[in-house]
Amino acid sequence: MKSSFVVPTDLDPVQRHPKAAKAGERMRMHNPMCFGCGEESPNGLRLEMFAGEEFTVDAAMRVQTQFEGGPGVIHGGVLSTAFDDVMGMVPLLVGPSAVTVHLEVDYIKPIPVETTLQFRASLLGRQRRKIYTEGIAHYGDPTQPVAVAHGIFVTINAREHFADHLENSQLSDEYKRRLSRP
Ligand SMILES: CCCCCCCC(=O)SCCNC(=O)CCNC(=O)[C@H](O)C(C)(C)COP(=O)(O)OP(=O)(O)OC[C@H]1O[C@@H](n2cnc3c(N)ncnc32)[C@H](O)[C@@H]1OP(=O)(O)O
Repeated sequence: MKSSFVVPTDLDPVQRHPKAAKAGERMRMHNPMCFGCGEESPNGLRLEMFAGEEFTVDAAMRVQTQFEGGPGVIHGGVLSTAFDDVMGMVPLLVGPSAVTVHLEVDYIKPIPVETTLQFRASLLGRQRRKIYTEGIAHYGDPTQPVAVAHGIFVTINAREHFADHLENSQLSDEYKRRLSRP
């Protein structure tokens, strides 16, 4: 497997955030309308995320027939979407929300529809606002990954970052009010 992803060597120390989900606990959705994990997203993936030991996040995804790309196998974009969202939960174990600035995926084996993919995302390190992560997907044997992803997420002040876009969201008015409170 080839990857150009480079994690800096001068990383900052990290600690689990005191309010982060404990190992084994389900993590809260960052947005109910999120295409990846939102419970209210009408056609979303509805991934359920679980905090793991140390700085890891686990999720499973049934590869539905509607996720087909090549005949009988998953669409690469659906897979990268799932990786983005699972890896995007890792920053919440150490601090505030973060958004993707870089995402790359190594597709190793075709992934048949009607299988269940298991994802594990891990923290590789933090440098200032940048959170370096890795994601691994398999469907049965964790030692035989079928895809591996790497991503950089940058921490944000969510209220400020989304302020100009909230009006376009399908979130309920109550939720929007909560997000726009100073
Ligand atoms: C809320 C939780 C959601 C989680 C799950 C879903 C994840 C998503 O899909 S998010 C949606 C897709 N992503 C986005 O829309 C983000 C769009 N980008 C932005 O808004 C801006 O680039 C933003 C706010 C992230 C950063 O901008 P800004 O605050 O000006 O910071 P900036 O100084 O440019 O970058 C911060 C650091 O990141 C680095 N950086 C920025 N972009 C990249 C990149 N593409 N690759 C590598 N490093 C980068 C910068 O070099 C800088 O590093 P350093 O500390 O070494 O100087």
